[in-house]
Amino acid sequence: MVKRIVTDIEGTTTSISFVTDTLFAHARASLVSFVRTHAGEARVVSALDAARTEAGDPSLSDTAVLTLWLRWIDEDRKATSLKAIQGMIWEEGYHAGAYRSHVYADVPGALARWKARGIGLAVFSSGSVLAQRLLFGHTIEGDLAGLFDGWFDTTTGKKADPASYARIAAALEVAPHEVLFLSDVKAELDAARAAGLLRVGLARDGAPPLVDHPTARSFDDIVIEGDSVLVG
Ligand SMILES: CSCCC(=O)C(=O)COP(=O)(O)O
Ligand SMILES: [Mg+2]
Repeated sequence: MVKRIVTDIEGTTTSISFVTDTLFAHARASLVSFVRTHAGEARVVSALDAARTEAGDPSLSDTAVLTLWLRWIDEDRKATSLKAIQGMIWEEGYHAGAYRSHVYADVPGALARWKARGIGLAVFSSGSVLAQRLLFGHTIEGDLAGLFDGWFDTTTGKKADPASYARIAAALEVAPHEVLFLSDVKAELDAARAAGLLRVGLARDGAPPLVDHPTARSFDDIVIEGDSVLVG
């Protein structure tokens, strides 16, 4: 029986182009001025320190960390410290009304239907929990954040590590085989399967089907009947 659905964001609920061309571009353009403006704040100091730890070099200056973060943005590195500072920058963007987040048209209806059936919904994204809440709170389809009961980012673990999915199932208080994970990335689906989760791959915008995993083009293609999950 499917009791929880955990969804990825980029490429699954939301287009890769929105994340790359709008969110990452805003973070890149605003990174230096944001960190200089908010330099004394504990959350910024903490992100800078976390970057030094991730880089394995505690002697890095703030300027060197900024250079590193800019490189990591260009490499699409899913570093927890970068994701933390990006979330803070996007908070300003959303609150200023600079953009609303993209979600595919099938997403709000499917989430609402699953929730109405008593299935708990959660997010697992490389984006920070703050960034996740902002994204679903400011979509082109309205505020969807209230549909979710759980939010997981890379502080839970890496998305390609099966242990992350075991931790998420435990946090959601269900067995791994009662969780359906949705993602556009094979390595994430492989890890979820290794941890015993059900999984469906999403091939959005004409992407090819995921190798080794049932693949849907839209949330509307996902049929949940008791213990089985089919792709229609
Ligand atoms: C939470 S919105 C930004 C998502 C993000 O920063 C990212 O790197 C996308 O990762 P995902 O795990 O959602 O594919
Ligand atoms: Mg993704």
